[in-house]
Amino acid sequence: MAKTETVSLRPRGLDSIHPMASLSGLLREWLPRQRWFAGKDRPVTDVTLLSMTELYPGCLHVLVHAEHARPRTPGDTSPSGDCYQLLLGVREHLPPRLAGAFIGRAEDGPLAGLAVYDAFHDPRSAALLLERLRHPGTAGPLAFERDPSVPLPAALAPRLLDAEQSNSSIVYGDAFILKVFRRIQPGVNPDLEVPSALARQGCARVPAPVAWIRTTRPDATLGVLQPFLPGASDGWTLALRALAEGRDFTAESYELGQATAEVHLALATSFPTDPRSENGPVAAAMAERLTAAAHCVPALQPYVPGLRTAFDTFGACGAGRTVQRIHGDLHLGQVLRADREWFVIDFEGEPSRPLAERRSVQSPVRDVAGMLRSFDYAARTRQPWHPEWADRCRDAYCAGYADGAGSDPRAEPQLLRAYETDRAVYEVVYEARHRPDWLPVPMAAIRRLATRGG
Ligand SMILES: Nc1ncnc2c1ncn2[C@@H]1O[C@H](COP(=O)(O)OP(=O)(O)O)[C@@H](O)[C@H]1O
Ligand SMILES: O=P(O)(O)O[C@H]1O[C@H](CO)[C@@H](O[C@H]2O[C@H](CO)[C@@H](O)[C@H](O)[C@H]2O)[C@H](O)[C@H]1O
Repeated sequence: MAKTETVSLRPRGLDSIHPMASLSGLLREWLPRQRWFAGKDRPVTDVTLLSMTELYPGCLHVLVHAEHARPRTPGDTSPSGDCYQLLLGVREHLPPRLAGAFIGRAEDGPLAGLAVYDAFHDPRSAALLLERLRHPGTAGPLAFERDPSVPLPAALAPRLLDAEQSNSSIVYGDAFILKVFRRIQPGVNPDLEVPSALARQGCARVPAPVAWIRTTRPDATLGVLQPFLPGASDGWTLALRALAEGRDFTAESYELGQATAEVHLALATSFPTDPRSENGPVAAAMAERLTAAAHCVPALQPYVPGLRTAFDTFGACGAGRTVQRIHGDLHLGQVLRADREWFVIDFEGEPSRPLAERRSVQSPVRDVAGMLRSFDYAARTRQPWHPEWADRCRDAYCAGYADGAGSDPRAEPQLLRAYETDRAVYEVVYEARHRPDWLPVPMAAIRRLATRGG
């Protein structure tokens, strides 16, 4: 039986409660270097244990809390840390194939001298996770659950995706993909909730979850297994390929607009909607995000007055359109093309936003704006810059969306400009934190949106 130690989501010092004590220092060094680590802009002051479950000897499922220095600005109420999911392997000798997964050697305590590594890279641990999902049950606070109507074959060969990701994903035999969330927040993750609801609705644009991992104290989603679309290419790769070959991408963009509209309609049927939205509070929230972003990334500051006009104009429009559940972080990397059809993945929303906000009803224009920004991103990766390539894609996408949804996002330019501006501001912060080399891409849009009004 799995040996388990659980504590509540109240962090306690690793040093006081567990032989993993000696890992606190190692993790403090290792966590901020991970692509999926959210708190890169603030030093980690402590790493404390939330729960630990031994899945098999030498393989520990761990939830930790990474503590940051206290908020730096008055009024900054952002949490002083985040919870992360880790799978830690412990071995005396690490084989060369796992060298890239090495975290460090514990210096003291019962693990002294042993090599600790990220066990999601270890095929043995990855295979074990699938076995757990095939045979639902619990291990301490962990619950492994599945849809019994979908056969899950044994012994599918695992491989960890090496994509630039906010989470970690393991592909099993090109038949299934398990996404393990790295930053964990209490509550159901929309990347399980939304695709499950859409599947019940019969929406074939979204791969339906077949199994999932939860922690039960408190309830939070830890991972989701979905069918893998073999041979699929993501929209970002396809767009860059078209650009490199000097090829038009409007037919694909039009179909992508239609697919987005189809998913929005399915979302509006699957979840409650609210027809009485007001633009004012949404515009105010956008303006607040801009202020916070300009504090974080000073390069934004000269553009704040120009950008703010987009939110003021939008806010002054008064009553808004019906709001509903949306994707929340729609861009070319979140859509896959297989058999000449578009599929939509990753309904987690913008990873840095609180879960409650990501699960709230919002304007579908937020998603449209996200995708429009993405065409601009793609065009900006090529020198010389071809703005007309992006413009054609953006127009085709909106036309396809209008065809599917019955309303054309271009008919309300002030709405589109506000949402595009809000998205570009988010991207500036995202790039500053995760990929500073990419910062000029959203900054170019910021200049355009601030000075030319869209
Ligand atoms: N069902 C799927 N079929 C094929 N590939 C997938 C599937 N789901 C995800 N992927 C691949 O995994 C990558 C990361 O998935 P995603 O859900 O976007 O993770 P993250 O939230 O970590 O960015 C995608 O860009 C895509 O290449
Ligand atoms: O990891 P996620 O897919 O959840 O999304 C985050 O990372 C994306 C980058 O990987 C980031 O997207 C930005 O860059 C894309 C090109 O790499 C571009 O297509 C998007 O339009 C642009 O927003 C996304 O913002 C972030 O949430």
